[in-house]
Amino acid sequence: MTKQIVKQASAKLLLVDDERAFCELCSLWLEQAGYEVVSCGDGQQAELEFLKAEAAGESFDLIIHDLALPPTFKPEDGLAYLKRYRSTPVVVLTGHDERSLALRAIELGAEDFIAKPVDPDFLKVIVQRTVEKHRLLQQVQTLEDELQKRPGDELGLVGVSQSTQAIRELITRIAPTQVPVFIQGPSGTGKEIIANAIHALSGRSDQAFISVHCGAIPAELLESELFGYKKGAFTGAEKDRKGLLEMADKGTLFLDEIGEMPLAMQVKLLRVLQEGSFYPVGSRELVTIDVRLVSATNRDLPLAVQQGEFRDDLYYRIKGLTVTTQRLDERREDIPPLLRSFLDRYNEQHNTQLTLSPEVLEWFNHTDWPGNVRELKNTLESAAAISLGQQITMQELALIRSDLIQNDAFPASTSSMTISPLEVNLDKPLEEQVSALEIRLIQAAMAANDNNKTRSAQQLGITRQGLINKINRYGLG
Ligand SMILES: Nc1ncnc2c1ncn2[C@@H]1O[C@H](COP(=O)(O)OP(=O)(O)OP(=O)(O)O)[C@@H](O)[C@H]1O
Repeated sequence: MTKQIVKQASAKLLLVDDERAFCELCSLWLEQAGYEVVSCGDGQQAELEFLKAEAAGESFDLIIHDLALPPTFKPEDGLAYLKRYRSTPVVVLTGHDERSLALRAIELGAEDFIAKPVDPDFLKVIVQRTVEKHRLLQQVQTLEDELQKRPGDELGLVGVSQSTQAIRELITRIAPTQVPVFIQGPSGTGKEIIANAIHALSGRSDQAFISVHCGAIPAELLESELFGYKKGAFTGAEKDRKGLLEMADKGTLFLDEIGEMPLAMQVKLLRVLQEGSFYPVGSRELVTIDVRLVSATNRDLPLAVQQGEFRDDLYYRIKGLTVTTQRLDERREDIPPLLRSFLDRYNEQHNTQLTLSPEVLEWFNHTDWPGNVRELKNTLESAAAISLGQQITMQELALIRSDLIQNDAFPASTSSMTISPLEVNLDKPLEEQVSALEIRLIQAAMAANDNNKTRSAQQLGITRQGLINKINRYGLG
């Protein structure tokens, strides 16, 4: 059965060859098959065309690239061009006796090769097959991205660990209800983000979200801050002032660090929560409020209750539904996507295009983070702020982390990178541990192969596309 060449009216090709007559002939053949062809005679011009198209949002579907190009006509120089085209597929043109050159090009990421002199039918088949394959891969990638998108992703809670995914799921379920939510977990693990997300996904999202840092307000001011006051209630009360509780009416009241609330204040808060009303300081007018309560603490509140430092009746009132966040060390697979997300945000805000060197990525993955995500984020942002080049390297980290110099904790070069022994943890689900190991193996392979995906994939025994899918899924790109 003969295979018909399907017209690909919308596919746009970039043809790079210094022989003008050859370009004209190939363009003619390809245009007859329905392709749009832009041709140019050297690598620099080709790169310019490529960037111009990208800037206009009309990127090429395929690049057909000769390797012996002016000014040097050295195939090694032609090979160097290949990596500039990122994810656009490239088919290289080679001479008949240049098999090893063709293989080298494929190792460097080229999709295929065509030997000169070019047969028009062969050219059309290769072009059609590569364009179709690339489009299919793009569709698969889009579908995978869609599948991986979960409700709550847009709420800023980044992470792929089972624990983060479970929290996202829980948030989307409890947000629309009126149940009080109690968030417990170590400092810097995203409790405030979770509180914000619950408000944003609730029916109260167009009303106020009032956040009260119970530990930050001095005990003697907490009452007037929460309940508000009447003019003349105490020295300095020069006019009536609404309290935070009243400001949160119809919206969400977030009591952060509730474990730090003084006992006397706990009694008063409990009364408000039970009755839904209170008197501002010095006032006889009852104020009625309707608030959704979300509270958070990094203390062990049941223990504080046992020790008489926190009222049990208030604890049971605020407890409602409990969300527990984990230390970052217990969910290390969240580190790469968190880094990606913070770096993207940093680049966007500062109009930069910083990347992380493989050693830096490895270091972030293996360092202890007692301050959890907050510490990780601050470290990354500080390193980014002082970096002089396009890449954050161990040099920047050594400037902001004195422990690195003392402990000689970072590898001298990528080649010295090793994978530390696998810790077997029977308390964690298999899937989570397999993901963590996969991430480490991918990072080690990429570091050992100068970030070359083809060679890394070969070393790992998977296809290049399989590797790209995993890199995207884990946010390692
Ligand atoms: N899963 C996450 N995704 C994105 N950013 C996060 C995540 N977890 C924490 N962060 C970031 O880390 C920093 C600390 O987060 P947050 O203030 O929510 O922590 P917390 O648990 O409320 O800390 P504390 O108990 O000290 O108040 C913030 O900048 C926040 O944006």
